[in-house]
Amino acid sequence: MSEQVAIDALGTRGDGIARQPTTVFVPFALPGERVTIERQGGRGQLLSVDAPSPDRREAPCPHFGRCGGCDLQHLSDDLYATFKRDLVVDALSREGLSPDVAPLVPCDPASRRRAVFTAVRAGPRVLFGFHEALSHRIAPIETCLVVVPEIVARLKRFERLATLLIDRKRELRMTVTRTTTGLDVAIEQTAKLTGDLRQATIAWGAEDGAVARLSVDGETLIENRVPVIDVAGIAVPFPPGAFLQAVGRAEEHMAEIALAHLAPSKSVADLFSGFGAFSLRLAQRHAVHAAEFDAPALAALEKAKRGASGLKPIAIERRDLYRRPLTVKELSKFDGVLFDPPRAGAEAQSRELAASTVKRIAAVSCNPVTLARDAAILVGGGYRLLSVTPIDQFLWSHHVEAVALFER
Ligand SMILES: C[S@@+](CC[C@H](N)C(=O)[O-])C[C@H]1O[C@@H](n2cnc3c(N)ncnc32)[C@H](O)[C@@H]1O
Repeated sequence: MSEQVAIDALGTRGDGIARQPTTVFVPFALPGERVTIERQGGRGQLLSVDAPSPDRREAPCPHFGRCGGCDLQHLSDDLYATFKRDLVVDALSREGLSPDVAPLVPCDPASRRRAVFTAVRAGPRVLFGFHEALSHRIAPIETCLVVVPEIVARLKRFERLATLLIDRKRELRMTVTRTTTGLDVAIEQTAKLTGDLRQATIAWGAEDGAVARLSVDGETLIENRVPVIDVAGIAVPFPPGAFLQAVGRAEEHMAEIALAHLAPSKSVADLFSGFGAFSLRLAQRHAVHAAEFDAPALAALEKAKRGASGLKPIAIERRDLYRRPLTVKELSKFDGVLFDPPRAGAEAQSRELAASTVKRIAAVSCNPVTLARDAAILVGGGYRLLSVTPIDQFLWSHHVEAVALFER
C-alpha cells in the first residue's frame, strides 16, 4: 500500500529519512520533499516525488537508480558537498571531537582509474556491469560517467571477454586499471581455462594495443608491457590486484596535505604503505619506514625505490599491523607517522601511537567512522587534532576519504 511521507534528513548512505509516522529510509529522496512510497520493512520504494526539493537535479547518468555505483547524482552540488563533509563532521562529533573540518575537495567525473566489473549468467544471457545497490543482481551498463574514458570506451570489449570466460555458477569479477603503460585487466572466478579458452583469451588481449597485461585468476596470460603507476615521477611496476587509490588527483591531494604536515619530521613511518604512494613521495625529503602486509605491493615498492634516484632511505617491512602494530618502543625512532589503513581503521596501531612520543601524525582514511574512533584514541593519548580535510575520491557515492592531522 502506498503512502505519502515527508523527508526529514539524509542518512549516512544518502537515503532520505522520513521519521513519521515511523522511521523509513527512502533511497533517492531528499530532505524537505514530500514523496509517495511503498514500505518494505524499514525501507520505502520511491514511487513519486510530489513536492521536490530545490536541491533536486536531473541525474546525468542513464543508469542512475539501478546501478549501485552511484547513490547521489540527484543532489545539487551544494547539498552534495555538504552531505559528504557532514559524514566526516558527524562521525567525529559522535566521538566527542569537533575539529576544524575543511570544505570537501571535489572530484572530477571521468577520473576514476580503476573499475571492478561483475558478470553473471542469466539464462542464455550474460549480464556485465556493476552490482545494484544492496543486491547480488547486476545492473548492465553501456556507459559510466565516473570512470576514465580509456576504460569506458572498451566496455563492449570487456563484456565480450567476460562472456567468453564466465563460469556457469560463479560471478566473474574483472578489475580494470588504467596505468601509464596501458590497461591492466585482472579477471577472477572464471570458467576453467581449457586450451581453446586460453587461446581465445590470449587472442582477445592481442587485439587491442591498449591492454598492457591480462591475468586470469592470478596467472598472467599476456604482458605486452609492464603496467606502471606513476608516483610523483617515480615508476612503480603495478602488481595485479594490488591496492591503488582510485583517483590520481585525490591521491595527490592527500599526499600534499599529509606531506606538508610531516615536513618538519626527520624520520617518518608510513604504515599500511601499499606499494608506496606516500612512501615514495615522503622519501624525497625524509627517511621512511614503510610497513605493509601485502608482499607483492612491497616488492613493487622495492623495485620502484631501486629505479628512482635521489631518494632518502626507505626501509621496507612486511608486517601484519592489526596483529603486530609498531610498538611504543619501535615508534620512538620516528618523529612523524602517516597511516592509511583499510576501512576497518587502525585501532591497535592508534593505541600504540597514543602512548608514543611521535610528534606529528597524518591519518588517511576511507571510513569516517573508524577514522573518528582512531582519532579519539589519539586525542585520549594527548594529541591535538588540528584539522580534517574530506576528499571526494568516490564521486556520487556515499563514501568519502579524509586526512586528519595530529600533533603533540
Ligand atoms: C587503504 S590501502 C592504502 C595503501 C597505500 N597507503 C596507498 O595509498 O596506496 C590499505 C593498505 O593496508 C594494507 N593492509 C591490509 N591489512 C593489513 C594488515 N593487517 N597489516 C598491514 N597492512 C595491511 C593493504 O594491503 C593496503 O595496501
